[in-house]
Amino acid sequence: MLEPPLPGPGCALFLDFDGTLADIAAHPQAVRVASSVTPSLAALAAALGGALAVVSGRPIAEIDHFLAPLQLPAAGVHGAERRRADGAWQRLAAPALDTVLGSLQALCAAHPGLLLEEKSGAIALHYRQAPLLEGQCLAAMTQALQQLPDMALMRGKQVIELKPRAAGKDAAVRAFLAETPFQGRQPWFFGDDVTDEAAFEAVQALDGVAVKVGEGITRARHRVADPAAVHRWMEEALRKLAAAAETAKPTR
Ligand SMILES: O=P(O)(O)OC[C@H]1O[C@H](O[C@H]2O[C@H](CO)[C@@H](O)[C@H](O)[C@H]2O)[C@H](O)[C@@H](O)[C@@H]1O
Repeated sequence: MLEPPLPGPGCALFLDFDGTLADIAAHPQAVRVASSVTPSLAALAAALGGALAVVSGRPIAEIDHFLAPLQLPAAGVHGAERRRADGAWQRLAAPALDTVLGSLQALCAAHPGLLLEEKSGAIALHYRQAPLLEGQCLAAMTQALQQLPDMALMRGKQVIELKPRAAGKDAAVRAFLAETPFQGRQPWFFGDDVTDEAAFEAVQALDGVAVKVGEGITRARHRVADPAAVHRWMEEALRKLAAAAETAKPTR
């Protein structure tokens, strides 16, 4: 699989968060973002005319927390919520999850290694600290799904999630691409997880560039090793975009 090329000024850049911008950590709140990342993102966004968005399974509020003080266009909860480049928000109606929360909370109370993450309209059951309970978690979430017909089950990195069926990172990318300043640009998507595969397919169908971060089977045609390699690519992309801007300046 190929190393990704560097982008031109006509690129629209979409970046996943966990496992792409930040290394996977033991706990969702234990994530650390390298100090160079936020300034690089801000500079890249400026060089691309604002056409840079974070597309994550996390709520946008958490992305803002980790990248503070930067607030980028973003899609959160796998696309169930979206903050456009003009600052306007779009949210899918949040399904009521009360009917299933009790049994999932009881499962986590019985097994302290499990972690239930309640998002607006979605739930993630983490078993990173109790990998032997994967089967039990899958059974519990499959049972919960039967009571939530508008939800879909999604596997991630040592997590099983229930998210609105209508939400997807592919749909979020297409929605950004219909708007200024993303419209008319070539889409690029970097992601590390199976939850990013639909977005990989979406950008490649539009003659864009999909980059898988890390190991694993993927439909993406490009790959980098880890978030540190993504950070290095961002720095090189910035240098190339700055040189292109310099060349494009009118001579006196
Ligand atoms: O779409 P992403 O930005 O990649 O978010 C996917 C999920 O990431 C988080 O969970 C994962 O990362 C945690 C921190 O590294 C890790 O502890 C966990 O095992 C991973 O599954 C987040 O907690 C989820 O809400 C996101 O959906």
